[in-house]
Amino acid sequence: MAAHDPSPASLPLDDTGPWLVEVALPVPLRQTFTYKIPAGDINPAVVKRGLRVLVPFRSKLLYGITMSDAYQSADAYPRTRYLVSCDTRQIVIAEEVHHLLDWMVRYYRAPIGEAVKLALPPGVLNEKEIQFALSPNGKTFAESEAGGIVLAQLLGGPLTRKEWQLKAKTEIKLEDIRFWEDQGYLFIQSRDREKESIPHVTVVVVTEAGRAVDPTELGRAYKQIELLRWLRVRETHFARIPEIYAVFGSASPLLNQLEKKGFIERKRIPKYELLGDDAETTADAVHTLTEEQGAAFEEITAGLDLARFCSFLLFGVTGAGKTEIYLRAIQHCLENGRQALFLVPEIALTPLMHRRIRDRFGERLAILHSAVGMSQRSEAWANVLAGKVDVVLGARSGVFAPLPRLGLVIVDEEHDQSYKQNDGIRYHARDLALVRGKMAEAVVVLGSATPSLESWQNHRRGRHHLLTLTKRATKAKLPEVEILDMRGEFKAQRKRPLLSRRLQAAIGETLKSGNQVMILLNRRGYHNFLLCRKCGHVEMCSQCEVCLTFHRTDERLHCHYCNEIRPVPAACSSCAADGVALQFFGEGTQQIEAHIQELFPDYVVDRMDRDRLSAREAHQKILDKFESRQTDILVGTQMIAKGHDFPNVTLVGIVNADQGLRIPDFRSAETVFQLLTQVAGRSGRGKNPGRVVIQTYMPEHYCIRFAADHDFLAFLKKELTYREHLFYPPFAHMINIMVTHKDDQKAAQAIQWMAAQLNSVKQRADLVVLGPTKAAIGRIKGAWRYQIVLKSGDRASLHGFADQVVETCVARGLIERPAVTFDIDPYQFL
Ligand SMILES: Nc1ncnc2c1ncn2[C@@H]1O[C@H](COP(=O)(O)OP(=O)(O)OP(=O)(O)O)[C@@H](O)[C@H]1O
Ligand SMILES: [Zn+2]
Repeated sequence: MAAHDPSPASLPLDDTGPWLVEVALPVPLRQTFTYKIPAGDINPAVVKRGLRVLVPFRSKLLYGITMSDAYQSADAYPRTRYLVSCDTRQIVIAEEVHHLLDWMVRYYRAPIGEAVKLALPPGVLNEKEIQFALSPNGKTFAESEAGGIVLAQLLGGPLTRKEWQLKAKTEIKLEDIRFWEDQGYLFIQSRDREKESIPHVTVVVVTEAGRAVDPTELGRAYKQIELLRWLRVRETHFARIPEIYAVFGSASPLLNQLEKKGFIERKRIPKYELLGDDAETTADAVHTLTEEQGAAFEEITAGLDLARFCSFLLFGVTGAGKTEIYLRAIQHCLENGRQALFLVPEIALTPLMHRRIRDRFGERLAILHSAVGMSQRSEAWANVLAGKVDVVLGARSGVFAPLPRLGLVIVDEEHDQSYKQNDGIRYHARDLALVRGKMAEAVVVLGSATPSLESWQNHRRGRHHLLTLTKRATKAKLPEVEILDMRGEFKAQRKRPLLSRRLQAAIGETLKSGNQVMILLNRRGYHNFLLCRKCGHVEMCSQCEVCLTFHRTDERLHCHYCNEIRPVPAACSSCAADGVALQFFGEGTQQIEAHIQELFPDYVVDRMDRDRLSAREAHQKILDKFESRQTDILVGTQMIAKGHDFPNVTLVGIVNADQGLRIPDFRSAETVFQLLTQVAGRSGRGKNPGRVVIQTYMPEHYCIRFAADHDFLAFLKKELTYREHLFYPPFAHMINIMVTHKDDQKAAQAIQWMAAQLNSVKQRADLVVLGPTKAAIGRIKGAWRYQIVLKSGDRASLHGFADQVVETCVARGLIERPAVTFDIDPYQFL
């Protein structure tokens, strides 16, 4: 080790104590951990905030992220352990992301290590993937006499520590690992265990040079010129090999020659990127903006040119052409030399949008997409980190993308509840987007046809500028909506029908006229529950307090919370009455699909819901087939409502529209209104006018009536009145404190103690304490669940009290910290 050459930049080792660094580890604790830097081996001057390190933690090795630069301190805890290694090649968490994480950790009371994980490419902190490999030097050494038996085990290939110990039949000490690493014998690497499960295809791409070259320079190589020209006029600048063969016959020599000249290259790309490229592309012409679009765009550009934080609420009816505004705003932002972040609720559900934005920004775009393989995601992240891209398209966690010159953040469908994370750190990506925008002095655009009440209220308080689009961009009209009272239908048909006669007829007419149909039923499965008609018992999950749903696909009962799967019992599990007494009730998407297929045997019916998520590309395939009109009727849950633009859909049917209204949640009317408006908005976007049939047992409910009238403002007015009156968000701030524990008693005790404490201070604190109650779903995955919901007009004091109560409860040993979850600004109360 004496050979270590201290570089001039290395900091002096004086007697003010050892060099230390703070590290965040992926453990559910709210602290960072201090480690010593082996200063003889790792130059403290290069240990900066945001690097990946490998450290010993308890009996394991863990990857973590440095949360500070190296510092010296004389009063380090004497048993502070040393870092094993530090990857100084690249800062993996950029400075601007640190600021956002700091804010998030404070606001959501989150463990820093878990927060850090959100901001990293997948697998970076995954300890299971750590393996040790010999360097060429190490190989020579291990083969030599001096190498010793332990190191020799690695001659057969890289091993994890566990595997290595097993082979060497001895414990391998961390000091030894560090020593070998320092000697340059050992690499620590991550084992990419994921197989390349994404199908890839080879495409031919025109290179920069190929785009720039004047084809006449190719002289008399007419065929080459022709092929190059053909590729260049294609929007995407690439083509698949079979397509080229189809046009040019045996093209192989041509391709080779062009490749040699550097005008084209062959590239493997994931197949999903081709989506519909083989089909005649719905050529995404750059439209001339409508008057309303133009006005909105001008205001946004004015904001961008000021290069200061400001936020817009872009409220535009379904089909108003919000996407076109986003794309132009991004363009403008890039022209100003800054970067843009584009958030959508779920990328897998919007392949079309995905394609449009890729066509526009090509290589400058990175897609942080959870539905693609890990290695691709890591590659996308790496490109962002390396500053190779200027536009990032991502879902929720895209808000953490490292973009140092961020100038614009777009949150599309800002009302969508999938922006709120409902486990782990319960952050809201829209809210973080605003925080991030503020930190970066960027413009934030929140867009929706049905803005959330929170955002609307923020506009009313002067925080967001409102931009309104009242008309569809294509001049298409909003669809005619008909509310169908199912109570009458019940009487007439003498049973509880799935589809009204009216909707059936409408489907028939639509199909006959050559158009497409979407049917929404926001519940998956076949039947909702299995009831014993003798004793009234409903078949429940053994781990959760929810009833099991029957799935036709495997003829079994499923729990939608923990995925327990059970065969259908032969007799009632409560009273043992035989199977005849057992009857299925309620309907789900599987049943509607089967029913419609039966009614319209000559047409193709497809279904999209969570159950079909298993195959990664399934959603895109389903949407693809629907877009290319291989499918006539698409049945699905709320997934089919999201932002799709299928011009041939002229009928949308909504089955059981009032279903969501029976959920005990103060937002249920808002959620249902949004869902109905969004799904209705899929109808009649093209040349032919659209219609919508809403089947409901609650036809006079205001949220259904206003949705049918496309009247967001009327809905808003009414809903805001209720919220204000009942003191709910956006007028009150909320926290949901939940205690979950395998031991029912323990959980109940802790929550009661907390409630008592809160009640004793509530006068002073303008605090409303709801509960304690057992959660509506009292047990999930075997853990009992109790909650207190707190409301207050004053956010700071609300958060302060909640903290205090929980901390003292933990300090008194009533419960351990991990058993308590804080849901700040909660969206789920079940
Ligand atoms: N200026 C324009 N002229 C003509 N067509 C346009 C124009 N702008 C957008 N469009 C077209 O209008 C259709 C709807 O646009 P888009 O999907 O962006 O709507 P949206 O506002 O996002 O709607 P939703 O809220 O329903 O998702 C698209 O097919 C788009 O190509
Ligand atoms: Zn369950």
